[in-house]
Amino acid sequence: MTLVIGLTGGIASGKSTVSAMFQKLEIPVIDADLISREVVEIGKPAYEQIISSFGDGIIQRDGSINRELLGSIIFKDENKRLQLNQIVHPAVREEMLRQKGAAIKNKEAAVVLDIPLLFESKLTSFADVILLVYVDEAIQLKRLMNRNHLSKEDALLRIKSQMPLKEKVPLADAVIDNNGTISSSEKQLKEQLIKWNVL
Ligand SMILES: Nc1ncnc2c1ncn2[C@@H]1O[C@H](COP(=O)(O)OP(=O)(O)OP(=O)(O)O)[C@@H](O)[C@H]1O
Repeated sequence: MTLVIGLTGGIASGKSTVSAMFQKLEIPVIDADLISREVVEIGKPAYEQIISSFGDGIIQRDGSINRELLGSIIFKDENKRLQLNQIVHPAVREEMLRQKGAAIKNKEAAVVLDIPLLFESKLTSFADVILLVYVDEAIQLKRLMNRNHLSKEDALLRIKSQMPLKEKVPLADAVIDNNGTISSSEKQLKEQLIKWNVL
């Protein structure tokens, strides 16, 4: 039986860091962010649909969709955001399920669904268990400011626009406390995977 692990966190909580640990353990990771970029590439079904809805203005010189422009359009317009989600989300879901099916067919011990906004996107039913990467807000703020070279105000705005990590803790099956060192988080991950009979 392949254990399907939903991996989530909040902005700069350390999800990518933990995702890399899974890859090091040779556990396949399905990356929702990566897939959401791939499904809008030239020639993919979502590509044409987005241009029909948003117009030629979002096409760049090389023919690809200007994701930054799209981002700023939907940031200001809730209807447009819903419209884009209606195109992109089903395509992402379909591809994630395809890759998940391939991992199960391959008899992998586990497969990771790396989904930043797992709870918000209501995709929890795709996973057997949910693993949350948690940090306290003060550390989250410090790491986000350092990583993205943001002022305290800008970093706080981004953190506050998401569901607080504290509220995600009771919704998860297991939590990695990433307030400490990377090796402490790696140790916690391995212990959890042993409990789940994956290692
Ligand atoms: N335990 C740790 N100790 C010190 N720095 C860490 C630790 N874990 C992660 N970091 C650093 O904190 C920043 C955020 O981590 P990471 O990019 O893994 O978060 P994320 O949850 O994937 O973020 P996002 O979803 O915003 O991309 C990175 O610069 C990373 O190197």
